[in-house]
Amino acid sequence: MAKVTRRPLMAGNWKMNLNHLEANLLVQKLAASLTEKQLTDVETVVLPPFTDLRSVQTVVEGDKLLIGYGAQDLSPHASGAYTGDISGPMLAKLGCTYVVVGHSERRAYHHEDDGVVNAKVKAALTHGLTPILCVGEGLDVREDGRHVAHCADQLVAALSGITAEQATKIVVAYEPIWAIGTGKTATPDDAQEVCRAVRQRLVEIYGQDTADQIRILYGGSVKASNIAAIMSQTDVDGGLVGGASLDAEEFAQICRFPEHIAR
Ligand SMILES: O=C(CO)COP(=O)(O)O
Repeated sequence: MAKVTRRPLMAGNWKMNLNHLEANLLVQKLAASLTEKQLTDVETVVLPPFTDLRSVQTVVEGDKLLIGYGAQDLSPHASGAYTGDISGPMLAKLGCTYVVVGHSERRAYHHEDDGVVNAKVKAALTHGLTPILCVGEGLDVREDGRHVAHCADQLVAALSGITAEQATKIVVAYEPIWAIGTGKTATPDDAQEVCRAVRQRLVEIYGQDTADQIRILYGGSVKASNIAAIMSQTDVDGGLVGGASLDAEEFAQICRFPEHIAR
């Protein structure tokens, strides 16, 4: 079957790296490394730490850069006595388009369970942000051959109470935990297997039309050298890039992946 056209999305998750001065430099370098056509063909997004967002907003708006940005987490609450947390309205006010929800590092280090992830997806949508909803299995689950069911269960739990119309505004990211920061990339077939299963589950919940509109990213040791093969898979619509997004030239090369796909 022909690949349904969805605009590819490359999102750089900086994690806890780069201060606001370094952030400005990287965003400017990235924008300078890509042409207007490249930035139109492939949506290019950075996800810096909270403390960088105001600076990134200023440089993106000031220089009219065709680069999107967002945050790595948000509170499920809109405001209140939640020391240290950042709300959806605060991120929306800073011009954020995206927010990562349910990253495996937050599930592991901050004990975020499926209920919290679901509440955060709802909070993002309520405040006009596009959640990048992360699912993914650990090594033990993969070795048991339960990775597809595991990711499908995480997906279903995170989407509880979400309508089809809301679902079209979500991005899903498949990030196998064993491939994150390890240099061990899933093979293109591994990525396709789970991304296809995610799409299939979206079809079951929302129907084909809605599922066809939802972008599914792969994340886990994505580099310029492996992105083209991953992106040639039918159900992979982009990448959620960690380490490699901290280097402007490497990330720009990842965003130029269409030039490396054999025609
Ligand atoms: O967790 C990731 C992106 O969210 C992937 O990180 P790496 O690309 O560094 O493996």
